[in-house]
Amino acid sequence: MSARDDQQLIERSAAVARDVAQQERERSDAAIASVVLDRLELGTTDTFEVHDPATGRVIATPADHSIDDALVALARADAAGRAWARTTARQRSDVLHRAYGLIIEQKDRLARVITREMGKPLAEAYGEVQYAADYVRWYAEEALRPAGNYRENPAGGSTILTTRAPIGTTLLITPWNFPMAMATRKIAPAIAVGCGAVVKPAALTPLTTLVVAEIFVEAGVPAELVQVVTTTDASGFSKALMADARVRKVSFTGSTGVGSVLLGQAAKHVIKSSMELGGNAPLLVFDDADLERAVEGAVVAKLRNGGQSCVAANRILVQSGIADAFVEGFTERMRQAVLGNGLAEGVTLGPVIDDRAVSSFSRLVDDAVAKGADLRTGGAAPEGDGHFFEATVLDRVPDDAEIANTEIFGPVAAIARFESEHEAIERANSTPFGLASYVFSQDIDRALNIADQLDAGMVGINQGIVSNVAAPFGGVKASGLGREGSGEGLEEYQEIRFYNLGRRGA
Ligand SMILES: NC(=O)c1ccc[n+]([C@@H]2O[C@H](COP(=O)([O-])OP(=O)(O)OC[C@H]3O[C@@H](n4cnc5c(N)ncnc54)[C@H](O)[C@@H]3O)[C@@H](O)[C@H]2O)c1
Ligand SMILES: O=CCCC(=O)O
Repeated sequence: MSARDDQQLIERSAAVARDVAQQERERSDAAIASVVLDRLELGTTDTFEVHDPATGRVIATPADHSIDDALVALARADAAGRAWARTTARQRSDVLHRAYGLIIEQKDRLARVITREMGKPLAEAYGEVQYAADYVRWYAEEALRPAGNYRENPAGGSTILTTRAPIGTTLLITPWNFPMAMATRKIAPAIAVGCGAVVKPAALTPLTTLVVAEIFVEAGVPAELVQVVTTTDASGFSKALMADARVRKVSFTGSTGVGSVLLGQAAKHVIKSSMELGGNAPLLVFDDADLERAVEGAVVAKLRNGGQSCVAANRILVQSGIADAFVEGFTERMRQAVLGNGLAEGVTLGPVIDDRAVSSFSRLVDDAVAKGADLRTGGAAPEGDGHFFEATVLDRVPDDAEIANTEIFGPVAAIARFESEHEAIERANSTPFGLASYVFSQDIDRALNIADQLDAGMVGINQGIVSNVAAPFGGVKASGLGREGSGEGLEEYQEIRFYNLGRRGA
């Protein structure tokens, strides 16, 4: 081929790429335009801005509901919930099955709304849609499982029957990082057992929840059962609703600081509380780990969702015998991350949520390097629109670096080295948090023995993902209370009741 042919080829592929990007922008604009921005329809005129983190531009202005609006929403959900509690398990299950089908039908729309408001690459947004839909399908199935139990009084004379009743009206507060999965992980079990819900999404990412609520109604959920309140007054909202005795359950996912405030508010009316809070996950790589598996697992545990995940590997602790090889392989893989707008083809690392996050990564990296850490790759925030930070690897991070004691919540990996199992466990547990941990070793006895000693609700063994609909997601210590997903996640929305049947002659 001549140089001229080469040039034509380059120009043609650039034109194709521009066309694809243009089509993608149009498709995602249409998805955003399809969102109903005020599902309460109370005539609220105040609005707030939602931004695309990849461009910084405003993409929608949903209703900024007042406390009075939220109280109307609560009254509606409470009344609708009482009627819904009398439906049969089969009816509730069927509705959830229909919702699952509709979510899958509308996955293109949902994925684009997620990418535009939260930033994750489109392929990951599709992954979240499926993950979120799986909770809906799981609870459609779980709704039908026997809820009761039977036992004999050991002293004779009576039989005890237990049942599980819907707990009543629920308050569901979600974060911005998984705007769809965190919503369905709460809404689906509430619907499955027969509860009404007031849902408050994060003001950074309210749009996905509005679409999810629309789909539930389309599937046959009564319009007033799930009320989505979009508001910038998160603290006024929780203060008012948590003080209302109609709320019988709060399920919160977010930071430990806000979770503690809500627990304090829950005390007044003794509201049952599920708290899915912050993490500081250690990822332990032992000398006998399969190197390739450990590197791949660590990359997933670090870069899934751009590191903006409560279960992200926060401290990567590597035994000295494998450390150099691990750091080499891991750094190489982190360098392969393609940073850019999540809508663009080939991008594997999207923007982070806002400028505050970018500043916090820069500060953490500078502090670690000043204290002696070795910056292996990344470390910078590219100039331009949007909020981006490079995939970054810091090796030999000292224990007194701020990054070693902070939930990073971004694409920055902090590696430190250890010598013995005892040291690894001590360091892994030296945090107030206890959400996820990861262990890499080919000796399964060793991996399990170490996992037993970790202060964590979830341990990934030889893999970098712990989340699964069948798993009871949740943490210990400052990482929270209660579990989501799985059968345990359903019970969080139920109250146990028993009937003690007196039996003559028994
Ligand atoms: N354990 C989990 O399952 C899990 C999952 C995702 C995120 N998280 C944690 O969430 C944090 C990041 O999310 P975030 O920044 O959205 O957290 P956040 O606590 O700031 O916000 C979470 C939600 O709480 C609301 N909120 C904020 N202040 C409030 C107040 N005073 N009263 C009531 N509600 C209030 C927000 O509007 C949002 O809806 C991280 O710490 C992360 O680890 C935990
Ligand atoms: O950010 C925390 C939740 C992510 C997950 O469910 O895997």
